[in-house]
Amino acid sequence: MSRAIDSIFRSFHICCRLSRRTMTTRSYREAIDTLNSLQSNAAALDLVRATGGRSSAFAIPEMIEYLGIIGYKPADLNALNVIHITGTKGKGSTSAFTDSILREAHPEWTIGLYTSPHLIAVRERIRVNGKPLSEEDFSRFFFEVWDKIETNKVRSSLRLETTPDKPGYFRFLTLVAYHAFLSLKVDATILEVGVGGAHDSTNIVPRPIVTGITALGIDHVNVLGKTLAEIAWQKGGIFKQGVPALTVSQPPEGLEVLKQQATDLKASEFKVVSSIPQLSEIELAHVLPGLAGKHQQQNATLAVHLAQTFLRAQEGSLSDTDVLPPVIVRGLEKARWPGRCQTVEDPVYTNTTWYLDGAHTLESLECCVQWFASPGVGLRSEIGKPQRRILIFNCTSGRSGASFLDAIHSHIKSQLQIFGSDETPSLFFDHVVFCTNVTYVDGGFKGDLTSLAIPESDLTHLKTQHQLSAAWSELIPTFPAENVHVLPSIQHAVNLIRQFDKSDGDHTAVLVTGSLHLVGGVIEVADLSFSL
Ligand SMILES: Nc1ncnc2c1ncn2[C@@H]1O[C@H](COP(=O)(O)OP(=O)(O)OP(=O)(O)O)[C@@H](O)[C@H]1O
Repeated sequence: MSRAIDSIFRSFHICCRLSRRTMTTRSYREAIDTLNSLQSNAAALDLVRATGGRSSAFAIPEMIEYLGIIGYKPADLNALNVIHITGTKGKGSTSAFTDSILREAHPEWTIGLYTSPHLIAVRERIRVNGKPLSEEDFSRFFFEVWDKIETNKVRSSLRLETTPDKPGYFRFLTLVAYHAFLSLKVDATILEVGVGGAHDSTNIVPRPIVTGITALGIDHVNVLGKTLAEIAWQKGGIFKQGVPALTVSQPPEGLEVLKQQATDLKASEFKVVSSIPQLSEIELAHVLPGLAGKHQQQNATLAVHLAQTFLRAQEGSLSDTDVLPPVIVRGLEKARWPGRCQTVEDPVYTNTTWYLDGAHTLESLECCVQWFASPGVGLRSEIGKPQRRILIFNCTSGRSGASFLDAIHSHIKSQLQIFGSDETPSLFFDHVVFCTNVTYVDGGFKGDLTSLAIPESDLTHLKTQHQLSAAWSELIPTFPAENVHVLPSIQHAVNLIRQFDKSDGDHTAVLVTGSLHLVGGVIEVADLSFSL
């Protein structure tokens, strides 16, 4: 008997030791698997749709409740000194510019940057002084938040019955970011909204230092509304009492609503920024090598104003009429935002140049084509002449692929006209490839992605990809059918490009667009991560 008790005790101690060990050494992989077990972003957005927007009303109270569970009050977040940024397009780039300017202005500061989505690894979303959290730090902060939420199952009635017990993917990461930045006592935080603004998990900071809204456009219509005015209302929901509200030139119906939101929410000022004092458009174009594309001028302009407003509020040392400090120019020059209008020379297959842009709305596809189909980039010209052009495309979240392809084609026509090219627009691309976002030939996924993000019908039947192929053939009936490729994975697509590279000495320009996950997958499979 006593031996039996002894053995039970021994096993009990071993279990305790093991569980203590798992507690302390939980890995990044475990953090990612745990994170991926949460409600996906797509499912969270579906819930908003399914409840006709009713769940949105609970979003902020629920988020505040979770914040309480992990040990913070909303007022604690004021210590993060937040620059809060939303918009339909350019949020990420504007955040990257702002971060870079502040780092130049104050190299001694600790600066947090929270953005989404990621290209390769989730921890890219939470950066400190420009660098993603290390795997170790990420898992530590992750499990500190996780354990508190796991052990506190009490939930208030401020929720729908259909809301899962734990925060979903984006909410959870936002909590981890808050916790990481507060623990690291950052001096400034650039906080990019996930979707919309009013009901977004980032919108619980009572008093940011400044708020900014980038270009408005039509996206996430099922969640944010179908008109620009409705979307603008959601975005303007990040304005706060006593806090400056900045934006860029917008279509009148969007601008009116933003102005009204600034008044209703008692912002201290509402300013539309269109230029940088003392820096002409031409000069600005010269200081933007890090982020290509004309649209980046607008993002850079907003970023400069956000940074100046922030610095003025923090140290009262700058004013709008100050000569543009060289630190700001350096900040703009050094800013990097991979996967957006980014050119990468393949380091091994030297006849291939990759043009990576995760554009996934009509407006951003226009910017993407304006960038790609221009001399010196993907347009045939005296300099840097591609002999072959290939489009790799996929689109997700039910976004209308046919209209995207139509937009690409019509912007190419306009670009060729603008540059007086005699090329035939319908033959601009020599090949088009439609592939899923599955990373590898064997059906596996790159580090932090899961199959959850991909519709079952695409995994089994390549449904979207066949639809895209049909849409392309309908759009350009003369396009050679044998040059339209429907492929099950990104690796299949990369392998195809490599066959071209090896088959003749011709230079190939590959435009990868339509989905940021697709771009991330190409960076992973083609081994371009040096460019991140
Ligand atoms: N000011 C802008 N106007 C129109 N399109 C833009 C603008 N800025 C960026 N884009 C386009 O949007 C793409 C994504 O840029 P960025 O990451 O800065 O925006 P975002 O708002 O964070 O978008 P996402 O929702 O894709 O993360 C770019 O590659 C570019 O094609």
